Amino acid sequence: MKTIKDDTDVLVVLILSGAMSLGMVPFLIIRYLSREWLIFALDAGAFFATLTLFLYVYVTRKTAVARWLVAILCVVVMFLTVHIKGIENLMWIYPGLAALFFLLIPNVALAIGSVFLLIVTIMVWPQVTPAVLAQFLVTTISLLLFCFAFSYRARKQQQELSSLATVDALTGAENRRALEEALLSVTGRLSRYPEQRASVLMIDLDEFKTINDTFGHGVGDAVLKSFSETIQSRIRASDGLYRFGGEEFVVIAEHTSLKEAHHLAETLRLAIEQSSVHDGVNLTISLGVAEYSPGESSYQWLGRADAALYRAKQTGRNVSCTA
Ligand SMILES: Nc1nc2c(ncn2[C@@H]2O[C@H](COP(=O)(O)OP(=O)(O)OP(=O)(O)O)[C@@H](O)[C@H]2O)c(=O)[nH]1
Repeated sequence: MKTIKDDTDVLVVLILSGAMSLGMVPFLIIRYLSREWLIFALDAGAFFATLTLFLYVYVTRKTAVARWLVAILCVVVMFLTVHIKGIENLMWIYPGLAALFFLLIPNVALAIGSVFLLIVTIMVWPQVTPAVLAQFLVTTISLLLFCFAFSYRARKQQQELSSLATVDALTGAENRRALEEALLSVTGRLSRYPEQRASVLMIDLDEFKTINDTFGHGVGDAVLKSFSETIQSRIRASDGLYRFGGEEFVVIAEHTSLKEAHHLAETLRLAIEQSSVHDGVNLTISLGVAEYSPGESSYQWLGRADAALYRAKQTGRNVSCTA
């Protein structure tokens, strides 16, 4: 499933690579007319590289590698601009440094920007007066720090928003939206690599209505929270626990066959049976387990686990059944 961040990443790379290649055109013409062949060749190389990146991202919408390549191009173009065209072109460094923070994570952008600044400072040191050098350093270092603070805050906010959108506030398990995304991603991968396996466990708390009715909703909520903590402490970090709705949960166990998933289901069932969540509450769960069958949709996969769960309930609860 596409996120707002994915869209923004694509837009940033398209704008930067597009602006860089378009911005090269007048310089290419000037270098050609003035027959400065070395600089013309360098500009032409940068033009084709940025244009290729632009077209690649436009067609594939993939940015993981392209962001790094555009960042590297930015650094190379900034360096060559100052090195070949002289220190009167120092101001090109400012947009280049800012662009790094749109392309890379804040710490990496700060590290690369700082190393680059150090190299440029050593390079221009003998050619400028101490006053100009001091101005250059104060303004570029301020720019780096402001960009770092801004992009660090934006990244934190984006992580918090993403957690709010995908985590169930009561239990800390991931929510239905995250489950749908995860199922799409797993079934997509399994259809590309049919030799890989994955299973889902559909879990339902037994007689939960009775717990609510007897002890009140506050205790019911505490039971849900404690259930989620127990399950999360028993599954692998790569397995996800998702709240499907109410007192129904799903575990996606990747690289797990039906037999292994059934073993996991029994481990979870016993862990919950033995846990003490509240005085007088003897919590048990029923589980339905299904391994992914090549070709089926995530909806069909979950449907088979749900049918197995239904059988577990019919069998008398506190049981796990396989599809
Ligand atoms: N406290 C609390 N209760 C919830 C929450 N979400 C759903 N429930 C309750 O969960 C109960 C589910 O009841 P049922 O669907 O009858 O299932 P059950 O009592 O567990 O019975 P079986 O599934 O057949 O074992 C309902 O009473 C819901 O109100 C929640 O977030 N907090």
